Amino acid sequence: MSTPGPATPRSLESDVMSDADDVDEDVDEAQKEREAMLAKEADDFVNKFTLGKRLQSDDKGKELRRYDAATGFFRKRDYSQIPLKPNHQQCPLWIDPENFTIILERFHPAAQKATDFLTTIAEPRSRPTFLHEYVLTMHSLYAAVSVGLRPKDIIDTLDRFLKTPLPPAVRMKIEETTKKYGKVKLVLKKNKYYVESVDAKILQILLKDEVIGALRVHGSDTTSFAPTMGGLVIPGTQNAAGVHQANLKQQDKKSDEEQGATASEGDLFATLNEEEDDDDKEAVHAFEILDNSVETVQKRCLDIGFPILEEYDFRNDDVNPNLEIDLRPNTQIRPYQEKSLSKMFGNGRAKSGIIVLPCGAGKTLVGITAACTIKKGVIVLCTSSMSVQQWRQEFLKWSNINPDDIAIFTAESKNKFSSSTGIIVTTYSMVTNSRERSHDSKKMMDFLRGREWGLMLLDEVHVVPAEMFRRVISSIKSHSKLGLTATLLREDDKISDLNFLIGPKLYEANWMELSQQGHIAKVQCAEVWCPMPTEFYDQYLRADGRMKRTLYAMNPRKFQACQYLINYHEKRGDKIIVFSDELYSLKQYALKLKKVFIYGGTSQSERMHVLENFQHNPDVNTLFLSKIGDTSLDLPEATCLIQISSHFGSRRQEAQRLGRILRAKRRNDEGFNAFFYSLVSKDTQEMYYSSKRQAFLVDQGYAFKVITQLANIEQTPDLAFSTPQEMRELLQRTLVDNDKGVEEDVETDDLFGKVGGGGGRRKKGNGGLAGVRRMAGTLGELSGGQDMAYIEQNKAANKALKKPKKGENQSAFFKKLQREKEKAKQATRAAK
Ligand SMILES: Nc1ncnc2c1ncn2[C@@H]1O[C@H](COP(=O)(O)OP(=O)(O)OP(=O)(O)O)[C@@H](O)[C@H]1O
Repeated sequence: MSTPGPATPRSLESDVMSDADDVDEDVDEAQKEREAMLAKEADDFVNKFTLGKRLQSDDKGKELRRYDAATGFFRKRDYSQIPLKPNHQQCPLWIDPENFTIILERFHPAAQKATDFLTTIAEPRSRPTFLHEYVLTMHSLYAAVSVGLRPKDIIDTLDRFLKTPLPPAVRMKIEETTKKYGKVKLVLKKNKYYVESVDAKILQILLKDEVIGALRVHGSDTTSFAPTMGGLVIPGTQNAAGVHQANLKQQDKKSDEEQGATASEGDLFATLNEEEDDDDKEAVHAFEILDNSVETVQKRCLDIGFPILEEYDFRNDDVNPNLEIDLRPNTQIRPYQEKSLSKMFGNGRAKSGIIVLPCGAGKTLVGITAACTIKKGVIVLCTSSMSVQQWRQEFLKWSNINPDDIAIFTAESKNKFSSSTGIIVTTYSMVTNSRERSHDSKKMMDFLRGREWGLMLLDEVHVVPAEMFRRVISSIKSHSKLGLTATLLREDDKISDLNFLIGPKLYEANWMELSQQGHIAKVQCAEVWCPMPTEFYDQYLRADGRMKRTLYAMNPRKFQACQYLINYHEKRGDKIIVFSDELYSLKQYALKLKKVFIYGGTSQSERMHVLENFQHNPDVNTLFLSKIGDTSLDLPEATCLIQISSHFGSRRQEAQRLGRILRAKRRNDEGFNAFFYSLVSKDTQEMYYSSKRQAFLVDQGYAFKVITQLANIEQTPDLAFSTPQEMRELLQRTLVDNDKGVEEDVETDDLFGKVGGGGGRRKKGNGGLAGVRRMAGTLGELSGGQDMAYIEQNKAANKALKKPKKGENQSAFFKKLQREKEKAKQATRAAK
């Protein structure tokens, strides 16, 4: 009889074999039972640690050997069964074969070369300090092909950089995608849209498709010859688009050899611009589609596996007149601006798409350089009439455009350019406005609709509703579109619509790299944890959702932290913006600390006055702002930002707010840092929202330090709510004031139609319509008592500012705004 063996299926099996001769029925039964028990244990193990499905097998003993104690941590993403290459230590990349995610070891000696390669073939997802995450997408692979890489080059190089053999699924994805992508193009010819391809068979497939076939304009089929492409030099650079990347790679190859890394990609870029030498012209077949069917055709093509591309061969466009425009001779675009543009012009044509650069990194100059490269008619769409003016000024500043060739179309101005072609700068709302138009507006719209534009520049694409883009794109025809934005983030998932409407993301800058190079400010981010006094916390636990938010914003320890930080940074010479989405606390903080503030209800003249003081008055260094500061105000520069209450988990809002301090001029001072603080009430929902909000910035490489104790806070002069009695009073007042609901802020701006309270730079979803103000009576304003004292102080802080006499001491910016405002008033009076 054998003694029971160790609890593994393998030893159990050998025990059974060795005693085979003595087997009787009882023993057999016992063994079966034991086997069944072990099988169950195995099942449990698999289910517990690996989600089961993928790992179950009839031969459980065999399967189990593939899992170990760490399996559970990796769950579905356990690829430990993929063998490592013998030289894996010299390779910096890992790959997930199921979702095509690539992980780069940033600390690896070959990391820089791998980064250059990855930015060419993949999209960045997350770039913290040590590990970067990229993903292979259809668009990113096509972008790689369009700068001259062959699928084989991509596969071979990726294979060489990987620590494991290239998984077959990845190889297939690259081959399949690059085979189909870019084969079908959408082109605009003589104001008509054509679907074109060099492969007649593909066109046949499309024509047989029930959706696309029905949208074809009959009798419109054409065959022509594709013009050859030559090296294109982007103004402000010395290199032909794409070639710069090739040079980069050649340099890398050198350093590669020096470092002795095995992954040499010498042959990788040898094929760049190879097509230029090819004199054989290919026949291009095309059929026309209905104007209003562009989006449907694009969507359908994607569904049936032939993603459609928009490319403009502007250098061979003899139909549209050329625009006299070039960058001024002393203008030099920065390396990242050049990189982004080489993605757009990689193959000598203009690809439509979106360029993502952080605030203050110079998106305007990127747009202007694109216009100077294409040199055809340009239409620029902005979110407000203020930015229309700014865009025109920037065009005049950076390029040699004749001022008569750049006109603006706003409510106040409806000029056209004098030559046969030119630039029109306007707002989204001007071209999408469906209300009754004035005679001049109608004429202007006919003018815009009646021509083909070489380039459409779309500013701030992340805030404009997809529906608005649809209307713009269906009414104005342009050969290429370039969207500009700081963050391609939308909490509503509408961002994928932009792929159809504008084009794929062409380039996304690395924020950390830009700040290390001094193009944007270095920012220290911190989350300050503020414990809640017991009474506050008790109330918090009992309160409903809305009141909870008010309570964690009004937490007296948060108040003290805010006071402490303001003191500290004012002494340091910073300009501080304090953001609060919670209107009640915004007012209470500002009033108690005697600081100026702006919210939706602040009149336009008061806003201007406060902003001007914040910018120029050395005694006004702190400004409290409601969420209208995110979208509806063109804020002066600040160097410190404090958030006391923020809107749930919005990553975009967080990124946008950080953007406010990235422009800080002092960034070039030795060791200068800008500061971004989020004050969070401990053990409340706010902590969850806060970490959610930080996700985007963390992906950009920002590290949030957690501060649990502010040194010597108790020594702050006149520290607010420093006694338990004062804290209790604050709680009582907060409860009474908000007993009947809380006041919500009003947001106003240009995008959704009528401007309500104030001139806006940008606009956001709800609440903006016709300046409707949602208000659930504020008891604080009615009840008097202690609260009235604050109201008095409040008025004092904003009103204490010395009002300049008309025209006195005003910056050009405010003078311009003032002029605009007066013009608007006159226009309204005239209309009446
Ligand atoms: N290549 C360059 N050379 C010199 N200055 C530059 C260059 N590119 C941008 N700048 C300057 O950087 C500043 C920021 O540029 P810009 O206003 O275009 O940034 P932005 O990305 O549009 O910011 P925001 O998103 O906040 O509007 C401007 O003062 C601009 O003149």
